Amino acid sequence: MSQQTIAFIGTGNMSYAIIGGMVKNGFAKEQIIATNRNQEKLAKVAADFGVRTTADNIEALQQADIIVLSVKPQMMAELAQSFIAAGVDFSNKVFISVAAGITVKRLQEMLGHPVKMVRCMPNTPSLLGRGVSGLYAEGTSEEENQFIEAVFNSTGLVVWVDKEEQINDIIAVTGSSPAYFFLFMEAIEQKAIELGFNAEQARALVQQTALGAAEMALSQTDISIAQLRANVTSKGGTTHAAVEHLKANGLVENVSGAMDACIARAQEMEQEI
Ligand SMILES: NC(=O)C1=CN([C@@H]2O[C@H](COP(=O)(O)OP(=O)(O)OC[C@H]3O[C@@H](n4cnc5c(N)ncnc54)[C@H](OP(=O)(O)O)[C@@H]3O)[C@@H](O)[C@H]2O)C=CC1
Ligand SMILES: O=C(O)[C@@H]1CCC=N1
Repeated sequence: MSQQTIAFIGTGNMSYAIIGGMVKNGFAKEQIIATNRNQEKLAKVAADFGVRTTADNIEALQQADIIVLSVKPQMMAELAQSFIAAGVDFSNKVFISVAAGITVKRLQEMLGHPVKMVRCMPNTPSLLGRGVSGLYAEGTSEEENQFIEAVFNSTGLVVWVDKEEQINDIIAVTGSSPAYFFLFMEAIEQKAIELGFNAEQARALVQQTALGAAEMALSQTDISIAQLRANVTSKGGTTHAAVEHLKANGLVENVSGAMDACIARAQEMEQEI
């Protein structure tokens, strides 16, 4: 299983991050094929990671044992149709879909076969080996699951879920959530600029603080995140004033509502696509 070839069909933001994580963590470049209809994106992934690239999805489909479907959800049906039209026997290959909002059943319908299918919900910090991937499998063997787990372990933390609908929860908790943190960072950066720091300073200040806070949480798992926050918050002090303002203006409820909206959108997409 370790010599398997893995093809990424539609190498955009997400596949670029996974391939980067794999290569930096010891997967052989020769084992990885990246496709895209955009030559510039292919040139970048080849230059950055040295993996095999092609604009021909069918060539990649033929050569690979494991096919990662990584186009936007709305483009998946057309892609699957092109696989069927090419007349390649892919019934024994293992497919991994990273697409949000398309069920295994629907993917199998699109491909016209009950193929072995893994749903994976990764996130972009995979590029740095700091990703989280939720995995759900149907029809795969233990050996295949172990290989797929090793692929995503090379990009960060892996969690298997027993029920497919939990993939939507993973989207809300880890797939989409880097964007929530970035939004928070953007807001602090913007305010720092308004306070008179230049753009370079504002960026440096916010990224260093976010990194420091994340590293404190990572390195002190015996201390709850709430306690880490309390440790910054002097009684009657400045942080207390800021945190109380955030709470009074519904930050906690807002985050919860945002995550519900994320899950609801994934469920809606399951009906649309
Ligand atoms: N970005 C994220 O944080 C996450 C994304 N995902 C999932 O990953 C998938 C990809 O998302 P993302 O990487 O952000 O999207 P991107 O648009 O960045 O990547 C998809 C790439 O595939 C190309 N493409 C589209 N159709 C074809 C085709 N038929 N053949 C070859 N290449 C094609 C696109 O080209 P073009 O640029 O010309 O459109 C694009 O470059 C989605 O299904 C999304 O749900 C999952 C978890 C996190
Ligand atoms: O926004 C999206 O739909 C994708 C899935 C998770 C992150 N990006």
